[in-house]
Amino acid sequence: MNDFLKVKHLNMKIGKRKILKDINFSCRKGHITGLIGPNGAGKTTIMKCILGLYPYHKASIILNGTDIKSSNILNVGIGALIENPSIYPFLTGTEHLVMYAKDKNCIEDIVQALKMQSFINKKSKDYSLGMKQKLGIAIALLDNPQLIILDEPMNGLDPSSTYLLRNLLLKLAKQGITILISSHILSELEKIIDDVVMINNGKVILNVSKNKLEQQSQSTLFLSTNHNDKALKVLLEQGFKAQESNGMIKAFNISSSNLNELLAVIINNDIRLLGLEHKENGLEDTLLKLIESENN
Ligand SMILES: Nc1ncnc2c1ncn2[C@@H]1O[C@H](COP(=O)(O)OP(=O)(O)OP(=O)(O)O)[C@@H](O)[C@H]1O
Repeated sequence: MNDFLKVKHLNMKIGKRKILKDINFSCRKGHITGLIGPNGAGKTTIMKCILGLYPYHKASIILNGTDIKSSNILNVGIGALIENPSIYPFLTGTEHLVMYAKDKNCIEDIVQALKMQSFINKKSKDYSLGMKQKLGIAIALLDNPQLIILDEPMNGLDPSSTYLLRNLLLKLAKQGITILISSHILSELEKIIDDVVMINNGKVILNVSKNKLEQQSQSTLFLSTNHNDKALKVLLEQGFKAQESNGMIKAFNISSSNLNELLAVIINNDIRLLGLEHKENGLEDTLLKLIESENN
């Protein structure tokens, strides 16, 4: 597997408090990794350590095969937006981009891609939250970075800008750019990420591809049969979690591995299936359950 970024044994203390506890994860080249977790979990701190904004000592942060140290971070082609973008109120958007860009030729494409033409030449003191956020994202995309780190980039973006950003990130990933992104909007993140790294209380509790997570995710099955009482009885006898609900049988925690088994129980007991509805739990549900179970 072609890992573009590897974080190994990252520990970090602020004062006496351990903020990060042996963080290990990788980001595949040309893939989008979602860094997720509850408030205060340590996501921003991880991003700041990768960027050399917080010191780390024994950890290895390996970018494209080379261990980067905080000191040479500026030379390794990372674009980032962490927390609120640093914006100077009396400069226009264009002046910011010119100031930050080494290669001025890339500016126009980025402005167009993020549809910033209508405000890019106005002073940023007059920008809305979403306009400032777009400018911050634009700054992160300057100079064709090979790794893009975005901390809550959807903050303040309206639905059409969110859509624009989503498609832009997917396009960049297709071009081979590696992206690490955090967001609390899991339903939005779900649409773009390939891999999930979940942080809770300064530790990695999950590092898996989205496909694998989807396979593991459980769902609820609604069954309508010619003999609901009998169906419920045999399902419960066979250890399924089920209950009667509005004239249907509601079976919980159904995954690809036990779905066939459930159907076999119904059929082998001479019960006729009249209707079947499968309600998938989305990534959001699966992850929320995971955090809940970690915290209990
Ligand atoms: N400069 C600091 N001084 C003291 N504590 C800090 C500092 N920066 C972060 N922390 C603490 O480190 C922990 C992790 O914070 P971090 O900002 O990385 O979390 P997060 O996962 O990004 O949260 P959120 O989703 O709310 O942005 C928190 O408990 C926070 O209080």
